[in-house]
Amino acid sequence: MAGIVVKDLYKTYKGAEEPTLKGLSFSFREGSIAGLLGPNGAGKTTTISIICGLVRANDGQVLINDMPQDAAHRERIKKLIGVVPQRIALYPQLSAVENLTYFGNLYGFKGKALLQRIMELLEVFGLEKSAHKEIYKYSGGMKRRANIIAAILHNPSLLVLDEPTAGVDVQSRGMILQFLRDYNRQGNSILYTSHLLEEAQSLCEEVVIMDEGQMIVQGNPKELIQSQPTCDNLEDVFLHYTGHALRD
Ligand SMILES: Nc1ncnc2c1ncn2[C@@H]1O[C@H](COP(=O)(O)OP(=O)(O)OP(=O)(O)O)[C@@H](O)[C@H]1O
Repeated sequence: MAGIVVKDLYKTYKGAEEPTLKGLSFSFREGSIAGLLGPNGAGKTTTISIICGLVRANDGQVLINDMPQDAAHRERIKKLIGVVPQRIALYPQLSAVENLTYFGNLYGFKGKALLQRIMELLEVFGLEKSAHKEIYKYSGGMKRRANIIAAILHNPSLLVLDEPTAGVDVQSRGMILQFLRDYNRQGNSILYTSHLLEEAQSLCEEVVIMDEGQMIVQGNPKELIQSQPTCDNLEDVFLHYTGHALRD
């Protein structure tokens, strides 16, 4: 199946007593906006880190557009994925243009064409006036928008984002969500994690709710809500499946 297929993933971090992933399986079809949801510690970041090839699973398999993550497919998969990590991965002392030039070079882009792409994307994200300002002078929302640009310079057909809207102001959040919708409309797939269930309900065509390293339920948000007579929204569905116990 084109898209992302996660099969029976197991992961125990070195020194950890408990496994983080315990036979996790799910799939997202190509071209969708998909949400990976779950309480704190459910294993969302671990899962997307494995999907992006940043963390190695102990067992199980991930297929990206039918390709396994082996040496023969590594380069092709790297070109088609863009990763936006939770933490800002930019050099604070460098300007946005300097940072983005550095990341563009890593993908083999250079010169005028790269600068043009950088300036276009800075404009899309409302950062053109701060193009030459050092990142440490940016607000939290500006840093997050610049962080997304770093992940899409190579125009990936699968964009994976770890909580891209956490802790940003309403304006930045609106812009990021609009960008994700537009990027998806251009034919690209999006996988994102979030704790904001109202946001996920309105953005995602498919969601996976996971807990304690396993998939609990997967489906279209509307259909999941309709399938539970006591649920009015995705938050109700989330609580129905994951319970009210605190995760400390
Ligand atoms: N590098 C690591 N070394 C050891 N344990 C880790 C590491 N990364 C994550 N864990 C553990 O794995 C579990 C799942 O963490 P993970 O960050 O994947 O969950 P999450 O669903 O993304 O949580 P959150 O919503 O809080 O971001 C946690 O118990 C965490 O402490």
